[in-house]
Amino acid sequence: MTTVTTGPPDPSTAAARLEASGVTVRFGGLVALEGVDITVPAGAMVGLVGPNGAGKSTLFAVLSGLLRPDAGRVRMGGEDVTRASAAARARRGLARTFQRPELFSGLTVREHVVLADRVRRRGGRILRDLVTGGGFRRPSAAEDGRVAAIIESLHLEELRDREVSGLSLGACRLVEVARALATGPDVLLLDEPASGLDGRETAELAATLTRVNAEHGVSLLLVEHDVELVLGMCETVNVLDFGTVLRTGPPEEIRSDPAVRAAYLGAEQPPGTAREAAPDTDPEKERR
Ligand SMILES: Nc1ncnc2c1ncn2[C@@H]1O[C@H](COP(=O)(O)OP(=O)(O)OP(=O)(O)O)[C@@H](O)[C@H]1O
Repeated sequence: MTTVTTGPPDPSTAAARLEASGVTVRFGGLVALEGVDITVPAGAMVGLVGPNGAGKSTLFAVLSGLLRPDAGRVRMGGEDVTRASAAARARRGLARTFQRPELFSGLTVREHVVLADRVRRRGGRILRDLVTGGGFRRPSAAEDGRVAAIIESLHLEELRDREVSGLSLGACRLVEVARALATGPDVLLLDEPASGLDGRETAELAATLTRVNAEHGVSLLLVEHDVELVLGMCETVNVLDFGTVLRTGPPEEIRSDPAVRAAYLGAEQPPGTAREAAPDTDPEKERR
């Protein structure tokens, strides 16, 4: 008799949703990353922290497909995507948010989610609408249902019909998460989602992301300056320092690790301290 197993995949045996192995990136003579390994299993919440200049943004760019590593591999679900573009990775189930939300100021919250849902389900139809004058067609009942469910799961109902240009930074971050979810991702990369938020907004964001992970089964990789947020949310935390992975482990181990403390003390920012996001001096960084 055949045994049928149900339930979520066992992360110890299933291929990781996203995995970097041996990733090295050099900028001229500067080694920004050297032999970095990081794994995001199915359904997991994984954190990536490290002092300023540790290599977090560089690794984010490698994982999202904006930067080719000099050595090493990136895999999604076991498949090599090292040479795949950001768009190709998105089609395979990778979504991301931006440190400075990248939204369309004239569209409402709901319209953002509708558009993302359409891109996922009927990509070509959107182009046809544009050339035939179809414009922003009224959502179908099925679209309405899917979009309403996502808006509800992020508790954005009250803001549903507001244009995003008038929303707070915290709300815009949630709209980005909602839009990302509408594309049906396996993995969501979050680029410093708490930067610029106050304590209350950060706590709300943490609760929302935890719920999104549980309800939608999407794996999260949180790249963040706010170490306390990451230690409070993620089951596995990776600490980068000078371009290498200093430690990978559960929050309680990371919190008490002398090497991690030393790395942060060297930067005068011990773990548990919400680090100020350094001003981004290079707006082109993401487009390298
Ligand atoms: N385009 C670039 N050209 C040259 N060096 C770069 C470039 N981008 C990053 N670097 C260098 O690579 C190293 C890692 O930078 P990266 O921005 O990835 O670190 P980070 O951990 O994200 O830092 P922060 O927390 O300050 O944002 C740093 O020494 C940085 O100066």
